[in-house]
Amino acid sequence: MEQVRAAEAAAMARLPEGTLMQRAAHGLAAVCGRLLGRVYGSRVLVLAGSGDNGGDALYAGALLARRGARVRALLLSPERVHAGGLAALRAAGGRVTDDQREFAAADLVLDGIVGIGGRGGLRPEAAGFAGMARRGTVVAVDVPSGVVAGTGEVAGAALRADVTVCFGTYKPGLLVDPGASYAGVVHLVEIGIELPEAAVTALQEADVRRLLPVPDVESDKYRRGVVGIAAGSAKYPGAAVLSVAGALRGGAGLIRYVGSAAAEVVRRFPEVVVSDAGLAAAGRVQSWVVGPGGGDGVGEVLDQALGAGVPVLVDADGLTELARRGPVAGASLVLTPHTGEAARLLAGATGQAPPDAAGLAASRLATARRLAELYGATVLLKGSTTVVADPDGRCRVNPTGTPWLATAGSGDVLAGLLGSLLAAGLAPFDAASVAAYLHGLAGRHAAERGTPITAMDVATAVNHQGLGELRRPPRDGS
Ligand SMILES: NC(=O)C1=CN([C@@H]2O[C@H](COP(=O)(O)OP(=O)(O)OC[C@H]3O[C@@H](n4cnc5c(N)ncnc54)[C@H](OP(=O)(O)O)[C@@H]3O)[C@@H](O)[C@H]2O)[C@@H](O)CC1
Ligand SMILES: Nc1ncnc2c1ncn2[C@@H]1O[C@H](COP(=O)(O)OP(=O)(O)O)[C@@H](O)[C@H]1O
Ligand SMILES: [K+]
Repeated sequence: MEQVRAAEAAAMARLPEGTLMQRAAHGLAAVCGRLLGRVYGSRVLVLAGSGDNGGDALYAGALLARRGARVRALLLSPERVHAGGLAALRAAGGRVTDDQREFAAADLVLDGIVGIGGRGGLRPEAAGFAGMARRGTVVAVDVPSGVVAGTGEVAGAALRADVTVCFGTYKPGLLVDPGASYAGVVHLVEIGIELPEAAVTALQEADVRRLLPVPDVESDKYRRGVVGIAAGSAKYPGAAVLSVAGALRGGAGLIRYVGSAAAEVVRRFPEVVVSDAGLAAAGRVQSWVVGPGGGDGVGEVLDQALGAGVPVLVDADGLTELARRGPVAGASLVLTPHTGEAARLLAGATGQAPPDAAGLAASRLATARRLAELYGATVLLKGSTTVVADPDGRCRVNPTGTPWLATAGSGDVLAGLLGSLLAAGLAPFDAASVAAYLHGLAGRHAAERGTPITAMDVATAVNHQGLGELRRPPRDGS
């Protein structure tokens, strides 16, 4: 959020005073007008905190009052309210109220309690609104009050919004759970600030198009990438089949499978080269995927993969083994933990007791970054919002996905897909973010009818027509 403040300060220095706030308020009022349909005669409540976030809300309230809305403002700290905003509201016919029943009576509530300047959990005078019954639409100004704009963490209570209108840039807290689940539909209002590349970004379709490998006339199966999959065990042969299914859809030219589920794999996918003589005898690969359904024998396999001199993706049982070893030097590593595995990895690296997995889920960016730093690895943290952190400090939030992906084996598909992109030569950070993007889209496609999906449905959907389009360069070459 420091970057947002710096960009706002730079823009403010160029522009007449109050310009940015006026742009924000006009954009906000326009969205509210569309949500209300008929502004004239509607009841609007402005919840105004003591900072500029409250100022935005009051100016927008004034604009709605000028269009005939009955606007009331509830001031959280009346003695420190944004004076210009309140004067504008009053001049437009709005009034101050201290009647909290307005909250439930309003057609639309503007949450201008606190924006990017929020510190700690909502204070008691504000927290009460979080649990209050409502009838109308709640519109968060810039960020739902109580959500930490920079991280998506929620310390205590937060106001749940139906719509969030944010200014200048999407704040990470609107994209990363748990914050994202408070934001509702997010609208961006451009206010004319120029931001440097953000510390947290999300891949757009055009980025995925640019990154996805497409074979050309020079290609052969080896140049397209050979991925080695060491997965599955007597207890979990299916994990081998599912990782291979994911890898086949990722675009590698050849897949080598090592492990005890070779017969199952070939029965399902005759194109796979299999070996049960161990990883060292498998032949050359450009990446290894180690761990899905790996069972007890995975430790030795992991050590061999780490010494193979190619990028190694470690998942599932492989992560449990890695946590036992702690950070290892020398290999290019991608780790794909869910929060339970992340807890074990943190414990393995710090020598402390594993932290509570729920707490890690509530601070996803911080968790992924910390693991990336501790292990010197690219970390893809799975769950309701997938985040990818690189040891160089970059972070991406995955914009696709669906809760239907929370089905047994879908993580195995992701591991194979990601391994395939690594073998094709994508840098670990790109491979992980593109894999999460495709996996999330495939999950959405498979779940289009709103009925449960299987992990194999997800693998199959990676190649559906719409996703195939991502591999066709656009005509304009962009
Ligand atoms: N800068 C610009 O050009 C533009 C900025 N814009 C807008 O300004 C917003 C940022 O405004 P800001 O910096 O004034 O901070 P803001 O979010 O209102 O919060 C500070 C106030 O909240 C209070 N407070 C803090 N924590 C709290 C808590 N837990 N629970 C309750 N209260 C809490 C804190 O009180 P204090 O700690 O001082 O007692 C202080 O008074 C930004 O999000 C966007 O909407 C747009 O207009 C575009 C142009
Ligand atoms: N609530 C959720 N919303 C969206 N995606 C989810 C949710 N829960 C899990 N996922 C996704 O489902 C997949 C599950 O992977 P994983 O936990 O490894 O399961 P498994 O080991 O059974 O394959 C991951 O891609 C994860 O990001
Ligand atoms: K707010």
